[in-house]
Amino acid sequence: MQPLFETRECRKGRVAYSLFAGTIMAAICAIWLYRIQELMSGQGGRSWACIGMFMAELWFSFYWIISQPVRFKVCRHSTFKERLLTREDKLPGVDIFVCTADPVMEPPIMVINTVLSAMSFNYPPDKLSVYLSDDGGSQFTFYALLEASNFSKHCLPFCNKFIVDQPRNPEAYFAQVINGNADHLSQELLDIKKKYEDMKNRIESAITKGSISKEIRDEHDGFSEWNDQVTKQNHQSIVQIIIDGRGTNAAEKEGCDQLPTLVYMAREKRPGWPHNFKAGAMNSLIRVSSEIDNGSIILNLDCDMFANNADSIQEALCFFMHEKSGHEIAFVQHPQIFYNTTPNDLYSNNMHVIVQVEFAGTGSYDAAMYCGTNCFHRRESLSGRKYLKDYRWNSDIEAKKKAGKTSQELEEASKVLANCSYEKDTQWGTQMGLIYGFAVEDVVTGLTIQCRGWKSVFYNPKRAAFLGMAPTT
Ligand SMILES: O=c1ccn([C@@H]2O[C@H](COP(=O)(O)OP(=O)(O)O[C@H]3O[C@H](CO)[C@@H](O)[C@H](O)[C@H]3O)[C@@H](O)[C@H]2O)c(=O)[nH]1
Ligand SMILES: [Mn+2]
Repeated sequence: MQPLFETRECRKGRVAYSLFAGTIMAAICAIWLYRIQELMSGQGGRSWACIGMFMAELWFSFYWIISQPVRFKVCRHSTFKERLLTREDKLPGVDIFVCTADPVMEPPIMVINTVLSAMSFNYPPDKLSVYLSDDGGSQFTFYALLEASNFSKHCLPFCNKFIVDQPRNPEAYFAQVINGNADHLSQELLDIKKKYEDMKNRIESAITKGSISKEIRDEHDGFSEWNDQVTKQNHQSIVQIIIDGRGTNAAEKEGCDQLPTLVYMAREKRPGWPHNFKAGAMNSLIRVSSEIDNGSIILNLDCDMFANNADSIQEALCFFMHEKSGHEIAFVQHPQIFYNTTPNDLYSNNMHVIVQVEFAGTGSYDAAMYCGTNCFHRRESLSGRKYLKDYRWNSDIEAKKKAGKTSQELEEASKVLANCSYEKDTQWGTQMGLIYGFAVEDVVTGLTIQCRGWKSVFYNPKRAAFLGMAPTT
């Protein structure tokens, strides 16, 4: 079978870099010689200040030397997603996790733009589920997600019909298209834009008013979860399956295409129980999604990172489904690229050298770092499984648990999994799921997965797979 991806070593600039690296190495050797001579001569070189300087220089030398193999072996992957068509019957279920924590700092309208971009991936909707974890436990975020689910019935068919290579985040798409030539705007585009703007106004006016009207609350039972006692830090688990993607769903009944499953989750929060920030949210999502869909691939997106390429799932699968080495790969990390950087990227948000040299270089050794958002994971390795030589991926493992259960039954069963006490005396946060106790839970989790024998890929496609919003001050 033809391979699903290929890897090329980048040799551009190698000679210039070798010259540069040579001069640094010569300077390092000269410093060592100088320090050793000073130490031997018994003069000022033995003072604590000089010894301290020497230690710092040795540390730099060590860092510099071990970083050279990475910088001298920068590779780039390309994928052949058309070849996946021959393996289509085996496409795995994909669960997308979007995390948000605060409805003020992360406005619900931005969050649902990310959710909509994730729902509109070019992937069979019955194999795709999008989960929103709301650590803010906010009814406004829930309301915005309900609005997004209604809007998706119009927006997804529109995307499939008209949007080829633009972002499928409505806000970014309209900004890009409308800024172009307004004369060519079709009626469909104007209609969908109007629907989007009406939705945005409804959400923003509810937030400004600080309450959700009775008519809206009556439209969905889910609002009954919010009462006067519910605060951000003190509330029960809330799981609401807003769109149940099984079989014929509401959209199809209304004559639209089938939609992916859409779930809202706010894990339980109680004073005195550690919530472990994003790592805690992710672990609850792993469990809740395993009850509902159990897709064998998980994609995590921060709420300010939207999908910019509808084919990114297929591209990532080219690594996981690669016949020769796919079963060894635990995760495929994409870089964080920002669309709103200042001219010349003054604050270096896009971290060009780190992304294009260091991340790509570590990726060449099958050891890409896990950097939180924009990462596709194999569910098994993220959940704590060790890699064993005879491991082969069985994409049929998606349990058919949900078959025969109603949405309400699934919701009730999953709420328990998002309770504070669920993790007590378990290996969650130490051996299973994302690792707790670190500010950079992603990096530590990635290293833990690699220590269990798995490999990882850094994939930086020409067209950015995800785009985010960067701080510009
Ligand atoms: O209690 C929390 C705190 C944060 N988040 C979410 O986690 C994401 C990342 O948090 P943020 O404060 O924006 O951190 P950043 O420094 O911007 O994020 C980078 O660094 C983090 C820690 O290394 C990674 O988890 C992220 O994916 C990566 O983008 C956001 O979507 C938040 O909504 C939660 O869900 N619950
Ligand atoms: Mn962030």
